[in-house]
Amino acid sequence: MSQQVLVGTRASALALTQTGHVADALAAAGGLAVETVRVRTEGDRVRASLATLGGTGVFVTALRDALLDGRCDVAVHSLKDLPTGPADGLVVAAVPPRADPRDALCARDGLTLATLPAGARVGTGSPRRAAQLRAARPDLDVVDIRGNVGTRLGRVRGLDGTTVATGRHVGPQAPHPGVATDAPRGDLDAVVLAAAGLARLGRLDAVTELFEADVLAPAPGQGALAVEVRAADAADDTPLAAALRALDHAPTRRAVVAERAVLARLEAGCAAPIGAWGRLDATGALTLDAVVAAVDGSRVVRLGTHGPAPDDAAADALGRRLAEDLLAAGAADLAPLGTTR
Ligand SMILES: NCc1[nH]cc(CCC(=O)O)c1CC(=O)O
Repeated sequence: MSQQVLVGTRASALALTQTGHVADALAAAGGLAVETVRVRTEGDRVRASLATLGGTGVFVTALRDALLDGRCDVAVHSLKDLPTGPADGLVVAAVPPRADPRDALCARDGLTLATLPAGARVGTGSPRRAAQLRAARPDLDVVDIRGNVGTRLGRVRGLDGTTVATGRHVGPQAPHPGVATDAPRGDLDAVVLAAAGLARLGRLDAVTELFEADVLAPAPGQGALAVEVRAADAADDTPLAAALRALDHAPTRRAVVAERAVLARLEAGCAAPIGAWGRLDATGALTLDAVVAAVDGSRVVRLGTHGPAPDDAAADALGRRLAEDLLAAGAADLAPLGTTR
């Protein structure tokens, strides 16, 4: 008889696709009867801006509770939403191969960061994105927005399904499932979203520019998933434990360990204006770029490092050293570090 496995997920379209991929991969490993169960999180319930929600873990706590009390056996998180601290009784048993970690501009009329007109309204709920956008283009009007990917895209004029000239709807206007219908539509010139989320939802068509880390460094862990289970289940000699080991991708894990070490050493969470991007080359060397920015964009500290990272501990040490260098360069004067746990 195959082992029964309940995979918990948030109910957003993005979470459902991400969980679907993991559930399929676990099922393909064999010996598992995989089912998904939906869990509502504080991040879905509360409409306040991400900046005011502040603390880490708004998207994560409910899934962890569901794991701990047995409503599910596996939780799939966006790694960038996962607090850096360990969770009692739980382990990240697999980090699957990463998607594109970059942020993407989704603008009307094919506009890019360089060609957006002065004063253009650009939506993001992320202090990290807002800070780097303002640093690159101080004239932009950065607008704080919330909502899932479909809702955010719908706020961009020309991407909202209305014609620019008349504002009249073209074609049937049934929004994608889960898109809030009360949000304003077409009131922005652009939004910034993770390329990985857009790719998973089949909306890369909306992307007008992909940002390299020297312009808009991604969030630590962006584009990667974390597959979390009860610690005992990862250690077991079971079909589930074997499937999780097969799903884990060591180069991705090592890169995100380094990125998250920067965040941990700076005592910051996923709502802090901090970016980090690590990648491993074929020789096992890790290149790591990081940024700390003042949210108003007035000051930015960018630093990079490169070194051997034969294992996760070495990657963690590399990330912590880069964080020390950021602190030495004045990072603590820019951002409210040590307050966003
Ligand atoms: N904070 C929400 C969130 N968490 C993960 C992603 C995208 C997917 C990923 O980074 O893996 C998003 C949406 C976004 O930032 O555009």
